[in-house]
Amino acid sequence: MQLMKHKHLEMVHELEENYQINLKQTQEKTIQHIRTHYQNKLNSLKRMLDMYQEKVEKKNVYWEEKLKMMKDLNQRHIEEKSTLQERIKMEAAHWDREKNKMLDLFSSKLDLLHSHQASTLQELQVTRLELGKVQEMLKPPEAEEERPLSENSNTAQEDQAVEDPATPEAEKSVQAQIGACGKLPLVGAQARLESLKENLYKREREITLLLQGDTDGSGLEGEQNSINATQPPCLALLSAVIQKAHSVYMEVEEAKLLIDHMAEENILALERAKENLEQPTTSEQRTTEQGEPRAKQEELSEEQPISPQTEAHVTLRRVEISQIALEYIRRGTRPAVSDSTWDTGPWSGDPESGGADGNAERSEYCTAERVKVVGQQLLQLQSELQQVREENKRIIENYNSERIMRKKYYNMVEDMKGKIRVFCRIRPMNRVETSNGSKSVVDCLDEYSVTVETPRGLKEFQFDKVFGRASSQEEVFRDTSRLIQSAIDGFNICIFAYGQTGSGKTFTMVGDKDLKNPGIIPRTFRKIFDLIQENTSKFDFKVSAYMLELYNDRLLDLFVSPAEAFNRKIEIKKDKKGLVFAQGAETMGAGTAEELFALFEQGCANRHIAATKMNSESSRSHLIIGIIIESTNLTNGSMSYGKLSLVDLAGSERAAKTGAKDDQLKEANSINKSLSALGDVIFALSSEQVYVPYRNNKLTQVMQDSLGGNAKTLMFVNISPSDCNSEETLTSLAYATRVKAITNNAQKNQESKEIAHLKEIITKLKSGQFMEEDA
Ligand SMILES: Nc1ncnc2c1ncn2[C@@H]1O[C@H](COP(=O)(O)OP(=O)(O)OP(=O)(O)O)[C@@H](O)[C@H]1O
Repeated sequence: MQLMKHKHLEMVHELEENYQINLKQTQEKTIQHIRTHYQNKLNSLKRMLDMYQEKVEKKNVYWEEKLKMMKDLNQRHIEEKSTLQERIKMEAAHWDREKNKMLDLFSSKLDLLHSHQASTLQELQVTRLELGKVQEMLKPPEAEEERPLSENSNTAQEDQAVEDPATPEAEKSVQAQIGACGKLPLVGAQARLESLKENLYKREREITLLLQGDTDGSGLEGEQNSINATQPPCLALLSAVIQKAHSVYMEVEEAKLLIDHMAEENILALERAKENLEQPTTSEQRTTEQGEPRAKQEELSEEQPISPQTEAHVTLRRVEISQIALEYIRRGTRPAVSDSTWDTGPWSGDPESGGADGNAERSEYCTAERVKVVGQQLLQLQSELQQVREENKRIIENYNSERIMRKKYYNMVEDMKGKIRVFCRIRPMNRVETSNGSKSVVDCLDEYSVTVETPRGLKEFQFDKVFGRASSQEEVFRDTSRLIQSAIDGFNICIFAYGQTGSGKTFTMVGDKDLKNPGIIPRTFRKIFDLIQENTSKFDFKVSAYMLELYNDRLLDLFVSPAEAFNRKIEIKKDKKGLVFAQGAETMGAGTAEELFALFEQGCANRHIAATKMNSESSRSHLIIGIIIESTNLTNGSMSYGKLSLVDLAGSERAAKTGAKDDQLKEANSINKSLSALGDVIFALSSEQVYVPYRNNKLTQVMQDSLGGNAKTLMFVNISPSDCNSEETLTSLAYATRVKAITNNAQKNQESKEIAHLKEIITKLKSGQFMEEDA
């Protein structure tokens, strides 16, 4: 038994040992197995990690290369932009100089031309009248010849009575001469001609004297004075007119071309006239050769003083005189011809037609012809002057349209540079101003310039657009709505109105009280949702808004009740991109324009408004509306965020003028303090100072991304046209001019789906989190 027990114990012991060994072996095997398993798992994880690492590195290299490429491209663009800017600057300066030069030249030319034209037209009218009378007098020979002498003389008397009722002496002398000379019509006509000539000369002399007086100091004096006092006044008048025509010829390119062309044509006419003159001589010779007695010819020529040859002479003479006059006009000095050239008649030295000893009748005819030629030339000059005047008008019109185009392109370049756009709006005179008898001192020169009359003269300001008092809300919005598309595209936009109290800021931004004329804010709501509607097939949009007022240095949420707003703390913060947001403010979503408008109306009901002396519904706070438009591209998943800030600033005001007291005085002080801080920021930015005092006031903090930041900004400067506000108007315009010099750097707030995903992977890997491999 004992042995058995011992044996069993041994067996148990052995079994225990075997079990221990087996357990140890199994354990080791299990451990080995687990170790191998985990080692494998670890290896596979490591491989995966390496693969990810490699992938990320590859992507990094790719993006780095892409970044480098973009940077190079950007650098190239920056360089190109700066060269372009330099060129544009130089061209703008050049154009500016040219413009000023052209303006000076045009205004002096216009002055000169106007004074020349006025006096010349007067002279021409007088001379034409006189010439008409003389021509009338010279007509009768053929017609009157047929009539009985008595009737002829009666009619002559009647004519004289009608033509020159103001000269009874002249008429009497004509009557006397008619009586003395019997009933010969030629002698009667001669006497009438004499008396008319006297009158004509008398008037011409007056005009010449007038002209000489007119041209005093105009540079023509010397030439005028050199006109021989004994010269017939008609010639003196002609010389003066030609002198004026010369100045037009020299100054107006088109007139020069015209007169040169006329001179060329005149040379051809001269040749033709000379040829014509030769032909009748030959035919006359032929007639003489055929036996026509010379005495008979002279007899005939007495009865018919204007033979074809005489006519040819007259034409030749007329063309010659035109030639001299045109040469005179072109040179500006008398051509090298003797005075007798002007004085000699078509018969001088021409034995065929009477010669130097021709009778008085021919000499009268010669004078009359000369007067006719002068008259024709004067008429021609008159029409040329008219042409020049029209040409000048056209040039001025062209110049004006070119000036407007230049401003437009300049604005476009400034816009491309990122400059803040400034629109100026002039409101109409209000009832109080009209009843006070105030006068308007503000005027809109063109769509880019506004002028203000000041005691020191007219001051001109240039803006990206100027809206006159008749501009409608629709017109104003038309030029603004382009920016709303940018907000949808993911840019930050700010539209704000600045101006004196009562100048029309709220009218521009919000509209009138019953919203019959809605302003920019309600129109913007509609436009946002119209644009969203147009793009729903490509994008998914989310619109939300906040609405604040800055009242007595406190930011209040207008989407909550005034009591709750008073207890809320709203702080202005900036995100990584420098985008401003209001921490603690209620942000409400809106799915339609109507919903957004309802939110706006709810906010407006909580605003601080009061009646002042200057405005029955004056805003006592700055209104800030932020609309955030989030869009997701349905094709590539990229996302963009656009923020549209609409700001209706409270008006700058003088306590004395607005009649502010107690609480209103406190409000006014707070408004003025914030606007003054805004002025400091604008000054620092426009003069490119390193430190910009944004933190000095809540208003400047709110507007930090709109002034010198990442936003496309549009400022409305609202002004009153009345003289009683001219000081404030000038201040506002100077303020706005400074804003125009500020450059923003607007960038799209967009991220592609891929970049967002990669960023997420890198962050997770860095923190040691395990990632499933991409499918
Ligand atoms: N362009 C305009 N056409 C017609 N009426 C206008 C125009 N601009 C302003 N008004 C009228 O002038 C008055 C003052 O305008 P508004 O209240 O817009 O001035 P404001 O600059 O906002 O003043 P405040 O700074 O005191 O709030 C209002 O009755 C408004 O309807």
